[in-house]
Amino acid sequence: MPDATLSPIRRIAISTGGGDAPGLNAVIRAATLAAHRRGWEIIGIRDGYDGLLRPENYPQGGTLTLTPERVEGLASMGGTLLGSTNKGNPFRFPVRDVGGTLREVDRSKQLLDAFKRMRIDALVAVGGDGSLTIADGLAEQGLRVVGVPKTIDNDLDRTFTTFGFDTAVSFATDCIDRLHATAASHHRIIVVEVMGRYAGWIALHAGMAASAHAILLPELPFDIDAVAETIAGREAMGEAYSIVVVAEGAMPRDGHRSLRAAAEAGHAERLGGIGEQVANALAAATGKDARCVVLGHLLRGGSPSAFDRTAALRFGAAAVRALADGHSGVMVALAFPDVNLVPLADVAGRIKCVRLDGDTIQTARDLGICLGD
Ligand SMILES: Nc1ncnc2c1ncn2[C@@H]1O[C@H](COP(=O)(O)OP(=O)(O)O)[C@@H](O)[C@H]1O
Ligand SMILES: O=P(O)(O)OC[C@H]1O[C@](O)(COP(=O)(O)O)[C@@H](O)[C@@H]1O
Ligand SMILES: [Mg+2]
Repeated sequence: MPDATLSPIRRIAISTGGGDAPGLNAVIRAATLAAHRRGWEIIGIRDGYDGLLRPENYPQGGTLTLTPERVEGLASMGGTLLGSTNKGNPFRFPVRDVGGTLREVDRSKQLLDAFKRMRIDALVAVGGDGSLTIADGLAEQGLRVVGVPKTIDNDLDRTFTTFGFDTAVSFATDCIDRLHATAASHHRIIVVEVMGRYAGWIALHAGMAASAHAILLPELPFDIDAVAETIAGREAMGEAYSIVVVAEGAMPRDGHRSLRAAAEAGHAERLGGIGEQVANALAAATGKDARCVVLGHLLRGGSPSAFDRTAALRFGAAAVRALADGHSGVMVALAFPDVNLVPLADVAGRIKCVRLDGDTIQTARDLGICLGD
């Protein structure tokens, strides 16, 4: 419920946190223009909240005044004008003690003090599950906050989708389309590893759109023999090549996620390497030549698709409207055909995984795609 007793807003801040996603700049543009229309000032915080929590790193200032001129032409640009971080959760801020060990301290109070000092009346927090959990915590401590969902992984709950996902899937689809020709020419297996830490939406959608022969998801631990059988079956039909799409968080039935770096104070575990493992295992099982292509951070780059731009612009403007209407502790969400508001508490700490009984999975099966089970 909006709070009618709140003091009027004069100045708001916007921050972008977590991994960057195409569309972040469009959110910044729309929020800036919508704030200016209401006569509000808007400042951007650099690198999540680092601009306020690590001022020593910003001799030029940890914030940026946003004006209509400053956000001109921003909607089509990838990345984020403000910078981002996935290493500085203010509730679990990494600090190195004298012995050199990293530990986590709660610096949320310092952040709220900085907001007060800068006369910031409200915050638009743009980010994924981690950033929105932080935003929920700040709202609980009394800050007026509206969250904006971003993720290329599409793993946020309570919104039909987020911006970033469509651009990532379109790019992955284009790459896999291209790999068919070279795989067919050399009668090879090509394994394509895509991002998708705990949710396999990118692998599933791009794999289906680009007619992959097998798709391996974090949600469905795989049996490598089932994939090898699919490849052998294709071979028997005269199809001497196969394309396998693997989400970075996929794991064998009897194994575990492939870690590049374990989690430590201040940041989450880093995944990667499963594509190479799958390629090696399939080469051994089938006797065929296999190659692995890792799309990785390429999926985050580039200009946002028209869908992502529109979603991001709608989210940025809706976040400012929500603040103007007295809302706080909510996230803007896509509920076709509208943008609506959902409690941040319903989103915080939750992940939207691929539903194994959902129609997209069933469609993949009906198309004859092997899901590794
Ligand atoms: N605004 C921020 N400032 C500092 N650190 C942040 C911020 N937002 C997120 N983080 C850190 O990054 C992690 C990942 O954030 P998240 O928003 O889930 O992005 P992603 O899903 O792209 O990794 C969080 O768990 C948190 O530790
Ligand atoms: O930039 P980093 O730290 O390597 O992050 C990589 C991670 O980002 C992700 O793409 C998540 O990003 P999103 O929050 O935008 O979905 C994961 O799939 C991947 O593990
Ligand atoms: Mg996340």
